[in-house]
Amino acid sequence: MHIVSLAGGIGGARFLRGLRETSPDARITVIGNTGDDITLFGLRVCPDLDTVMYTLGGGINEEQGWGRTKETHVVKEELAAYGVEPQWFGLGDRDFATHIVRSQMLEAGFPLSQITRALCARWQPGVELLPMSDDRCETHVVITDERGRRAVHFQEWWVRLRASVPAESIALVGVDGAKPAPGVLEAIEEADVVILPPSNPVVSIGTILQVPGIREALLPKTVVGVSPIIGGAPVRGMADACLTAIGVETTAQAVLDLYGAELIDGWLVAPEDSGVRLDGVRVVARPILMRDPETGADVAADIARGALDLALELAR
Ligand SMILES: O=c1nc2n(C[C@H](O)[C@H](O)[C@H](O)CO)c3cc(O)ccc3cc-2c(=O)[nH]1
Repeated sequence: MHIVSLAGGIGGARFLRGLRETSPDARITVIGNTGDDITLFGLRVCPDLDTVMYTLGGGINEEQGWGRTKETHVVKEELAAYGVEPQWFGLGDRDFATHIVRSQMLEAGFPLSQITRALCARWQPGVELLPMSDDRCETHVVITDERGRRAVHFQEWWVRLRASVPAESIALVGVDGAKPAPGVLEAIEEADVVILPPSNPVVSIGTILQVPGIREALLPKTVVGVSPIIGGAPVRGMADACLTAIGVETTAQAVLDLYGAELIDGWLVAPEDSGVRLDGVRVVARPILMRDPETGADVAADIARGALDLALELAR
């Protein structure tokens, strides 16, 4: 069985760990969001690809959800001592090594897809991790602050401002000329089912779907999504700020409507959202929180199993 999944950062990575656990014999191809990527300190940072790679490869800082476990921050402190900006973005020493390797390879002319494969050779995530595109596209956010109306990189809005300033619009700069990375369309074409984890529907899944050709390739496939919204609030992160920016309500219904029945065949929602409906979509209500609210145990594999079972049933 070949499963394709589109993924953002923390939530997507934890879901994928569950998916791999629940279907150890399946071939899993992950198409990762690269709209969050940024060049800092002369290095190319790909937060979502790294979060998936470290989470599935056993190197993630579990509490934080991003960056490396057993991390130290000597380089960050030294850069700060020189007054180097930005100081609001924290790269740890171990993580720096990943960025040095990636940036060296980019400088030598390798495409991001090949570099990602080289990095994954160390981490062995147990899935094939592909960037959505080898072409550089970056998410920028228009805000108005004390410096007036301006566009800032997504990371500045997300990390420095904690999405506290309303996003007036969100744009994926460079997407018009971007092509899916090698292997992306082929993986979708060959997939038995496609699963959308509860990643951010605007700046993670929505970004991947904007790469010309990806959404179109998914339309004939059986696609099952897990709602990133439970009872009117994001499962994690600040998805509500992103949805508001594009004029979409923070509800499981509105996110399903945004993706549309053309794309989605099955939609997992939490029991409190059991009233969600869309013609042509099978909606299943069941617990979808990846951590058990009582014990705190990781139950991502149960949710991934629920999504996969629904997809396999609909694909028949
Ligand atoms: O909130 C933060 N998130 C950080 N993140 C997470 C990241 O900015 C976002 O959560 C994602 O881009 C959204 O998916 C990092 C991710 C990396 O791969 C590497 C470094 C960072 C650094 C930070 C940070 O300093 N603060």
